[in-house]
Amino acid sequence: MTQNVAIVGLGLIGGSLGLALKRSKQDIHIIGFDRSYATADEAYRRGIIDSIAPSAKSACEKADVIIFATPVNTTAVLLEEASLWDFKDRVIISDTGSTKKPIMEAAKVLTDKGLTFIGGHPMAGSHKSGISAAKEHLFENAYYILTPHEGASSEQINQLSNLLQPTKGKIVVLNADEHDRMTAIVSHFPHIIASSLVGRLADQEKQQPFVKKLAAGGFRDLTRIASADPTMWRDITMQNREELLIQLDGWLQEMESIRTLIFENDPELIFRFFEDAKKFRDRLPSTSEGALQGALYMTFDLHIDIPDHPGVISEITKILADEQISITNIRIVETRTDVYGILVISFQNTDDRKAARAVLSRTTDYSMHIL
Ligand SMILES: NC(=O)C1=CN([C@@H]2O[C@H](COP(=O)(O)OP(=O)(O)OC[C@H]3O[C@@H](n4cnc5c(N)ncnc54)[C@H](O)[C@@H]3O)[C@@H](O)[C@H]2O)C=CC1
Ligand SMILES: O=C(O)C(=O)Cc1ccc(O)cc1
Repeated sequence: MTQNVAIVGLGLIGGSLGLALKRSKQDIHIIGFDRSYATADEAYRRGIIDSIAPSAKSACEKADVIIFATPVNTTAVLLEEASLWDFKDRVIISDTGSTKKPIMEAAKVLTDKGLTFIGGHPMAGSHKSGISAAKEHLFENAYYILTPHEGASSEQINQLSNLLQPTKGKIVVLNADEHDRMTAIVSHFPHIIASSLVGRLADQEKQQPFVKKLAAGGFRDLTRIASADPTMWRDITMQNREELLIQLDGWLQEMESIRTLIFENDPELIFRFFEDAKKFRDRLPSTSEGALQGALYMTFDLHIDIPDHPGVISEITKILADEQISITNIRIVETRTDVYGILVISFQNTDDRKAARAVLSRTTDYSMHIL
């Protein structure tokens, strides 16, 4: 029997979810709604959805499964409005929001009426937003967290998990409190730090106009996420305010002890500060071949040591194109000597990266690394 799935909000996450569900073996009809008609139209033209609904209400009333993929404050408002909608009896309602406690709270208007709400958060994404950035493989190898309302049965949780299988995400069930505490640590607070580092640069650029040009390498890596959508991050910050304040207090204490460390200038203690961080960082689950995506950032990079002569990049891209291996990004990160540089090629998933490594080892002498 055809399962009607409604996706409300067809941006990066709703669009990527639609693309992933399209490869499902189940018989699925995706009804999409976005407040921007141009976005819904693009989703339809790209085959991400099967039909466009005239309103969120109309999409949801026809659906067996509903996924809200709107910014979290909007999702809370829509859930409130949805208390007046006429749902199918056995509907499962979910979302993709980066926060869970306030969403579960907002969903109470529905669960109090006996409807099933299972919060969702695919923990992969990008600093890019909008349907144009949507990718079928976005959630592959990433955690996909579910926070079921206590009234949800294991059968309903399984039904949603089965539907989400084509995302190739790893489904994990957590409670909303745990979810919001952990995402504050690894995602929401780091985001605030990234934006504040950019703010510090912007402030000091007035006195040091050249400094912007020096902001390469580490600074760019550390602050990439500050280019993300401000509406989305405003909503997350407002909704996870309590956990963020706890993180901020801890950080202020940490900064105080770092201040003492620098003031006292003891080489051994300074060394230990960096050494402890390095040891812990190096032990974080890596994105290397086959391993589950442990951190939030989805990159499947292959680092290739290449000689610095014209034509090398086109030689490599040609080899990959001949094998029909798609690349998502290509850059030179560093020139270590004047003879070698490091070319970093990003792929959509581990399989493509594995295939690229295999073909390049057969056809070139360049050494390759996965960090
Ligand atoms: N961007 C990311 O990396 C990740 C985002 N999320 C969460 O997923 C949700 C969606 O995020 P993105 O897709 O990145 O945002 P986005 O900005 O790419 O897409 C949001 C879409 O919702 C639409 N929209 C806004 N208000 C609406 C309304 N009232 N009715 C219907 N459509 C409406 C917008 O037009 C837009 O197309 C957010 O809750 C976010 O916290 C979760 C994981 C990763
Ligand atoms: O840009 C990145 O890599 C991210 O940090 C993506 C991201 C943003 C929000 C989430 O809730 C989950 C993942």
